[in-house]
Amino acid sequence: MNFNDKSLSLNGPKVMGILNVTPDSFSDGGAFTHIDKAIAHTCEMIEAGAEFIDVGGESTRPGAADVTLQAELDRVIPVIEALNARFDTLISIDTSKAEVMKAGVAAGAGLINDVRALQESGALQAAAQANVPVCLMHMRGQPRSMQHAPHYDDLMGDIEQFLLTRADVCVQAGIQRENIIFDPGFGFGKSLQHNYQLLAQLDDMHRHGYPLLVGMSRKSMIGQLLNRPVEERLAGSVALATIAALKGAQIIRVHDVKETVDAVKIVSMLQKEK
Ligand SMILES: Cn1c(SCC(=O)Nc2ccccc2)nc2c(=O)[nH]c(N)nc21
Repeated sequence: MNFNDKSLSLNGPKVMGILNVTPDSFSDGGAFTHIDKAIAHTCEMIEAGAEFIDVGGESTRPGAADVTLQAELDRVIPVIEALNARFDTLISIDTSKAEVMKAGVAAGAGLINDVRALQESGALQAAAQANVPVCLMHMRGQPRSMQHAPHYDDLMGDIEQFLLTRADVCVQAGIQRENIIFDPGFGFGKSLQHNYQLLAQLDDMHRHGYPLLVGMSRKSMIGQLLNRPVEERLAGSVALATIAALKGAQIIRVHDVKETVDAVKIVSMLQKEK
């Protein structure tokens, strides 16, 4: 798998650090610009062992408002340029907009992370032209409405069918099959029970031959179960990352890089001893 000339083997679980550049994530209005903060936070995550940095400018929290193209470009592109100039670590651009994918890859992003699996207008063509790996994620509905009583007749079947169909559409659009990564989309149109059924059966998703990326860090599947606010979900997040690594997920998307890297190293050691 080639990430914009930085090749990386997905042989063991890798940690993807989350870099939120949505305005509310820099709302303290302090002395430093949001770019300085982004660079400092990224430096911290890389030193802690992150092998990917996911840069996103659109909050996809349930009920979040849409962000305009220009607003998203203005937030993420300068950050990607600054990170690309300073670090060798793979940058993923977390976006659903074709223009942001193009500009993000031109600015140095080596992976496209699209929670809408390239369904927005022009996204397939943009990803094909960019010729970098792309993560296709399953979402039921749209962030505004996806958590209103989601229902599945066959949770895993629906998710796998969706991803397999998107993968075929991608290949028809000229995307190389070996550049496709699957992600079941924890928390995107799933109830608490759905999220744990999905985690329980995560191993089954390997049968299609695509690397798996998962993101459960600090999500409501922790908060609803443990009754913890977002800032008290570290133990839950590390537990879920450990389980995902044990189940063979190749990329784990997290906020708390240092703690997750330690947990993943323990899983790697265990799996070596099998
Ligand atoms: C961009 N993005 C997101 S944002 C949602 C989020 O972190 N919510 C959240 C964060 C913190 C607390 C509560 C909720 N989740 C995924 C994922 O699971 N997979 C992939 N590939 N990309 C993703």
